[in-house]
Formats: sequence, C-alpha cells, structure tokens
Amino acid sequence: MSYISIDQSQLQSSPDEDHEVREHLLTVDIQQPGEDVCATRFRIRDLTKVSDAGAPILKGINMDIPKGVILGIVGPSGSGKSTVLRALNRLWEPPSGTVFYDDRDILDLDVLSLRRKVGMLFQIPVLFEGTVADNIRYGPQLKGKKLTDNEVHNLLSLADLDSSFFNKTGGEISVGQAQRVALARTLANEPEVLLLDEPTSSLDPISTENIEEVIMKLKKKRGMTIVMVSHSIKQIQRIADIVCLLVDGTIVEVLKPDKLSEAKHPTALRFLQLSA
Ligand SMILES: Nc1ncnc2c1ncn2[C@@H]1O[C@H](COP(=O)(O)OP(=O)(O)OP(=O)(O)O)[C@@H](O)[C@H]1O
Repeated sequence: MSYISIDQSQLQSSPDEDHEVREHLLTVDIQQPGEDVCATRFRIRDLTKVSDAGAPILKGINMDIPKGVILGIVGPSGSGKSTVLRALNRLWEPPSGTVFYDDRDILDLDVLSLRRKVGMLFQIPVLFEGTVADNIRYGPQLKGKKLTDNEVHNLLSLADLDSSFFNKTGGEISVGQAQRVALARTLANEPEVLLLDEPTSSLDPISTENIEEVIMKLKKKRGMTIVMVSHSIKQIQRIADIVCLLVDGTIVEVLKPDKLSEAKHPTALRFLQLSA
C-alpha cells in the first residue's frame, strides 16, 4: 500500500486542535502499465526546518509519494509548501536521512543528476538568452548531448507549442508560451518527476488550461510523478490524484480531490471553504 500519513503526535500536540484525531492512510489506486503499483518515488521522514531566527517552518513532515501520481499541495500562505517542494530537488538542502528518492537518501545522490530526474517549474518562467531551441537544448548540452532539430520539435509538441516557436526569442512570446517553453526545457532532461510551484498563477485561463492538459498527459502517457503547489483549489481538484493540506509546517489532511469537504482540521476547513 502506498500512503501519505499524518504525524498523529503533531495533531495531538497542536494547540488549536479540538477535532478528532484520525488515521490518514490513503490507498492509491493508480496503475501504470508495467509499473509496480505500490512503488514509492519519494519517502519523506520527519522533515523539519527552523528559520535562522529559530521559528519553525516545517514541523516533521512524513509522506510517501507514489510513482505516477499527481500530488497537489495546498495550504495557507507561509505554511511551508514551497519549502517542501524545494527539499525534493535540494534547492533547499534537507537534513540527512529525511528525503529519499527511490529509497536513496537524496543527499547521497549527485545534485545535478537529481535535478535532471526531478525537474522544476516556477511561478514565473525565466528564459535564457537565445532562441527557444537554444533554451530547450541547454540541459542536454551540459551533458554533452546536442538535441537534433527533430528532438527539439518533439519537445515543443509535448509542451503543446507548434514548430513556429523554434527560432523565437523570449521577447517575442507571451508569459504563457514562455511557461510552456520552460516546461519543454525541463522535459529535455527526461525527468521522472516534475515539481510545479504555482506554475499557472501568472497565466490567463487558456494558458492555464494548456499547461494543465500537458501535465495530465505527462502523467498518463509517461507515468510521470508530479508534485504541484497551487493556490487554486479548483485547479487541484481538476488534476490531482491526492491532495495534501499543509498548515503551519504540518500536514493536517490528506484527501482525494473530491473529498475535500470532508476535511476536519479547523484551519484547513476554513481555508478550503474560503477558497471554494
Ligand atoms: N530561508 C528562509 N529563512 C527564513 N524564513 C524562511 C526561509 N524560507 C522560507 N521561510 C519562511 O518559511 C515559511 C514557509 O515559506 P514557504 O515559502 O515554504 O511557504 P508557502 O506555503 O509556499 O507560502 P506561499 O503560499 O506564500 O508561497 C514562511 O513563513 C517563510 O517566510
């Protein structure tokens, strides 16, 4: 059984909790052809972070992220969502023995190899100088591989961009198109996981829909594992398989997207009600 669990001791010790402490084991019923159904991509154990000033940022996160699912992370501003995401590819270095990729402590992996396997897309796309094709070729080039024109066109198509973008520069395209170029650039590294930090928050509804379609296609056709932070509950409900609610550095709820109304944690419930 693959699961994400809530640290019960944290629920019990939290001062504003008067709700019933519940067992949170979520069986994930998603099968990819030829994939081990229960395989875990990331294992997170007691992931803790304290700010330089001594303020707790993450209070012992425990979570197993199964392969081939879209995990949505939602929660109030400042709850630690981006910090968790950044720990997964060592943009923030987690303590040793807290984050495991395919059962290996990520601190034991070469950081650049890890970042190729675990690609990330940010809220605002930043393209490098040069053409769209230069951008897409960047990652493989670092490994000494030059993508053919055909391979670049295939990546453009995967990110739902047509061939006319090949020679365009950053100044000639919209933010939504730039986000898809950034996605194609990430996909050029052939990642197994995509981390998405509010990737559509600066996009219009049509660009948002395009990105969401690409994300779902990557999961369906490539069995990619996707972890997405979003402020849009509706978006998470459209695309996620599992939703994880983070409040004050603690996972307080893990629910299927159509069961969010069953949240019991008072802050989570209020957050969900106000966001609906
Ligand atoms: N390097 C750091 N030093 C000090 N405080 C930090 C650092 N990084 C993050 N924080 C603090 O940790 C908390 C969690 O930040 P984080 O960006 O992970 O939250 P978030 O849930 O993603 O927020 P938002 O939804 O606003 O993006 C915030 O209070 C933030 O100010």
